[in-house]
Amino acid sequence: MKTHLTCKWVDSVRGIMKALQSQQLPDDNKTYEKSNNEAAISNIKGEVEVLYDCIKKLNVQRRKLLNDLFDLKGNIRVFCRIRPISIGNQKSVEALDSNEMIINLVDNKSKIYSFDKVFHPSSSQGEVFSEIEPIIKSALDGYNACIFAYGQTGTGKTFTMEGTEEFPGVVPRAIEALFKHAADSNHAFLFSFSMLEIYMGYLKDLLTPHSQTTKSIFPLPPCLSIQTHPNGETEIENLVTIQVNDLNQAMRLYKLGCGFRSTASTNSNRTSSRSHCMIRISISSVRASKRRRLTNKLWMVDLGGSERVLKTKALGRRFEEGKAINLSLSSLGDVIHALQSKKRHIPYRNSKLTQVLKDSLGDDSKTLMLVHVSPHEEDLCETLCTLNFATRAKRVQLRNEESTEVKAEKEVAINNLLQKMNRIEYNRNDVTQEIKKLNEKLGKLTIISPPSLTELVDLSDVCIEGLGSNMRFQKDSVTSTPLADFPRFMRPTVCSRSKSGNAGVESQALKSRSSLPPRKGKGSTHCAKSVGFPIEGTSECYSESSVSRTSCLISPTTKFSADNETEFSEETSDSDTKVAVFTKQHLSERDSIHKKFNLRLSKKNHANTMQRVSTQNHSKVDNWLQLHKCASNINSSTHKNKRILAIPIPENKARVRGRIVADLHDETVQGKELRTRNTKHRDAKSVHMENHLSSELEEEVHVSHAVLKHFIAMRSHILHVQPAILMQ
Ligand SMILES: Nc1ncnc2c1ncn2[C@@H]1O[C@H](COP(=O)(O)OP(=O)(O)OP(=O)(O)O)[C@@H](O)[C@H]1O
Repeated sequence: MKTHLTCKWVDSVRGIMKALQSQQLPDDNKTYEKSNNEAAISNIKGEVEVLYDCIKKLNVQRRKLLNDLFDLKGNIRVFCRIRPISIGNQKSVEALDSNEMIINLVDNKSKIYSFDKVFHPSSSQGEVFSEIEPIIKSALDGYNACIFAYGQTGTGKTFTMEGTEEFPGVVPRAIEALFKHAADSNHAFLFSFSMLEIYMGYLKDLLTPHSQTTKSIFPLPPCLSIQTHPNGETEIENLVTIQVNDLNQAMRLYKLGCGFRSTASTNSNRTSSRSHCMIRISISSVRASKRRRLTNKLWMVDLGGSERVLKTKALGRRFEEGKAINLSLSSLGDVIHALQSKKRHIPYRNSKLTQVLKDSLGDDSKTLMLVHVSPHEEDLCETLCTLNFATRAKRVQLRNEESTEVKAEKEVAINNLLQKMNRIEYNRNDVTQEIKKLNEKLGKLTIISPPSLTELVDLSDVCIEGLGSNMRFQKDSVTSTPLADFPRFMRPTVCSRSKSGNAGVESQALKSRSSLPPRKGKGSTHCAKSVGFPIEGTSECYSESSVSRTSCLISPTTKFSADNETEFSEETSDSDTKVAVFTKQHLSERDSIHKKFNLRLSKKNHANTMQRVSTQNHSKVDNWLQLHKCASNINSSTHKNKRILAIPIPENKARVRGRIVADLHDETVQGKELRTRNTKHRDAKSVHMENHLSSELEEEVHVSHAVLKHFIAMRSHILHVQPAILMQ
């Protein structure tokens, strides 16, 4: 708007209007016509205003009814989806009707379970979503909401949440619904998208690149840490949050995130999710006087599959992953059970999963658990375990535990509410259509009397103000946690900040490494840091060193076979130090890429970089995705699970260092590129410079050797070369 509403534009539009007016109306009729139009316009404007008021009232009523409905049905709702069975298999579970399912036990015994909704094996993705949609509307009303997919591995959780191209799941449909309802609403909404996974108790941002594809232009993403804001809201420090303006943008980010998920093949599922995948949509409303909150969250979580180790026969990494998933699922069950039983203590702190969701699981939030079961007879034990979980999550009781009268009364009340809501929705649609028609009329009338310049300027102000407030929202919801806002005792310690990569450059890489002692005896810890430091003796070269340490549930002695590989970043090694040294040229190349995509990389703080990126309001999604594309296109020297070692080469001193680099990186593309580049630039001027700087070169060699020693000492196998060869 700002770009278009220039004085020149306004003048040209006015010119056109004037020309049209003089063509259409004879001079003596002009004044009469004009005053007539003005009266009609103000009439229509008045009508539109009344209709908007009407919509507002209807919205308030709808919101209240929806809330009453949730109160009646319960803020924690449990649905059950039975996955299709392969032909010829015995069924142990069957849907009786839309609320009940029967499970056939041994000796011809059976049990009937009631749920808020039961989806039989042939239920479509659309049918499932239509039951979930009210929760999406609640999220737009300002309530925090969580949708979980729970169940035994291979029962279709990912199918329900993610779906396929042909049968899109809950997440794409929910995003679509959010944008659709937001467009229908008379409020302006802002949506921000984040995606993370919890893998063996470790939080991983799914929108920042995987180290395997990171190559040289992305710094290692900083650790995510869970913080509690003084207002009680949970924040995940360093999590990338990107504003999305339409379905397409959100879907592109979602697909990007899905590509980074940790998956592996197991006995039960060829593409088993080995983590909890969490999608967060933050919703802000610009003028949200009637909303529950100014900014709220909608979480959609594809939980890792519960599994019985005896059945899956998992070993090594798979076993540990299963154990971590089961532990956190059990913590989630405890939390939901405690909430349901109105216990005073809610054990949120027992797992990362419940810590992250702390402010979105509770009385003031809407929770939906989609329990998945397999009808296969051989899965009977797991199905019973799943049903036990559901029973704890909500009083999903055996039939007859709730008296028939109570049930019938509830049903009547629910139906009444649903009918009222439908009526309101119907009226709302009518009013919206009416407004649309009036606006069209208004459009036609105003074309004859063009707005004055001052009116236009006012309009542009409104737009800019809106944009300004958007940005303010963006800042509120996106930028890093302002630590000054926290009472001192709540601020992270220097140590924890340094673990999350925010400590800056005060410490050198080695120091940093030594400041991360192995945490023996602790369950699952993971930390990483990325620091930049000048290389001794040179002023223009910087090294970026990332120190990551995992001491997860895996014992260091555990041996993993090749088929044990989970598609996960290399940070899962027990302890790893990664160093990349950049040339000035290399850095400037990288910087130019960052500049190109609006990324301002600060050596001091990588964490802030991510957030600064996310606060850029314009085409951030494009920038972000483009950067990813770029990252994967750059053919760097990274080996799988290894990081680049590119020795810095100042312009004029390239040759000597280049030789060292070449020796080190014989196989690497970067090495090759450097050599090619150096040969090309070996003109008379550079030869002269070489002679002139021979003494400095010696010094450089010395420095390079120092650097090499440093690397060798840390991890000689980074380059797949024996330390002795490196020393040579
Ligand atoms: N309702 C369904 N209709 C069609 N196919 C389904 C359905 N449910 C599951 N499947 C298929 O079953 C297979 C396993 O499903 P999926 O990967 O979603 O299971 P999961 O519960 O997410 O497993 P895990 O916990 O191991 O990740 C997939 O090939 C999926 O397409």
